[in-house]
Amino acid sequence: MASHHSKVLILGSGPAGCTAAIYAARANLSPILVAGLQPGGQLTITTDVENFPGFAEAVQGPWLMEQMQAQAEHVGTQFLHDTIVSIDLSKRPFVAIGDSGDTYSGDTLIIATGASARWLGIDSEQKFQGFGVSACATCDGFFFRKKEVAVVGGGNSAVEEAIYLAGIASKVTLIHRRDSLRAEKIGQDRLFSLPNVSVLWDSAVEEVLGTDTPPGVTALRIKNTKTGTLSELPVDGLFIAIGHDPNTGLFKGQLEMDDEGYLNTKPGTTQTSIPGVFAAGDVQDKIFRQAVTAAGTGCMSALEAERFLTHHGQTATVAAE
Ligand SMILES: Cc1cc2nc3c(=O)[nH]c(=O)nc-3n(C[C@H](O)[C@H](O)[C@H](O)COP(=O)(O)OP(=O)(O)OC[C@H]3O[C@@H](n4cnc5c(N)ncnc54)[C@H](O)[C@@H]3O)c2cc1C
Repeated sequence: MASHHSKVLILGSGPAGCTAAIYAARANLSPILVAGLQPGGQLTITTDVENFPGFAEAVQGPWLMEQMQAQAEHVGTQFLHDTIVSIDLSKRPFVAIGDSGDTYSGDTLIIATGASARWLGIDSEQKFQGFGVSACATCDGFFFRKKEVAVVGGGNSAVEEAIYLAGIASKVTLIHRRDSLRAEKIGQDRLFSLPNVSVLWDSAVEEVLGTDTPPGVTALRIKNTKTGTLSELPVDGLFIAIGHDPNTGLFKGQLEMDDEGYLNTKPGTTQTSIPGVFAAGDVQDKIFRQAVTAAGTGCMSALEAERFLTHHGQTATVAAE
């Protein structure tokens, strides 16, 4: 089993981790980045990305992430393919153990393990991911201008996604398993006032139907959760809005989190509750959840790690501030 040590240890290879790596490497800190089970992060499961600045034409999510990784490696990041299974943040250097049995230690730690969108878990949903099925209206809504879409969910995020999509799509159908929404009343009122929104109550998506070649999604097979009756709803797109899970299980009991498990950071910084441990990207952001905001906080975390090392040195144990 190998041991790896670096001044800046980065967990996660999405836009936050890659950007942190680019900045740390260019500050001569020779970062090590552990990529995790999803090298490249969430953007590798989408197709067109049209809102990451710098590209006049849409780029493909997996391609964008390959470029970020190549850029980080080019300036001096060591990318390692492993997944962290345990971590000790009680003293510096922080020590993590990988699934491979390798040990990774860091004088500072940047956590960029992201969040995972919850999916319904049906095969056809996976088949059409990026081809009409999405978990992000802000990201993909634009591709459904003047088209008909459905949103699955009953909480605040489902209502927000449906309202957002109603401004773009010609028709939005919100599909919910029960006969009332969990979302706040004010959001519900706004939603129900929109002329191009309707709600399918007591309904669940049983299958996503479509074509192997474009256009992709063409309809949904819907099951009534009370009567079991099946019906078909013609749509061009399906947005799953049943929540996200931040990838923070490793840090439970060690770092402060909110009640949904997102890491707490000091406002305006990426500092967590332990000095020298920083958090960037979706793992600490349940509001914006965008590649560009993840990259932005990734940049902040590397600059803060660099400053921390300047003030606290590389391996001495530091008392909590
Ligand atoms: C379908 C879809 C389409 C999207 N489209 C867009 C878009 O068009 N534009 C846009 O701006 N945003 C889009 N987003 C949102 C965007 O992908 C995220 O906001 C962004 O990827 C968050 O970056 P991140 O670096 O914080 O985390 P993530 O991208 O979630 O990456 C997390 C990383 O952490 C790693 N990891 C997790 N656990 C461990 C562990 N234990 N050990 C080591 N590594 C670990 C994973 O392997 C992964 O590499 C989309 C999201 C989805 C789901």
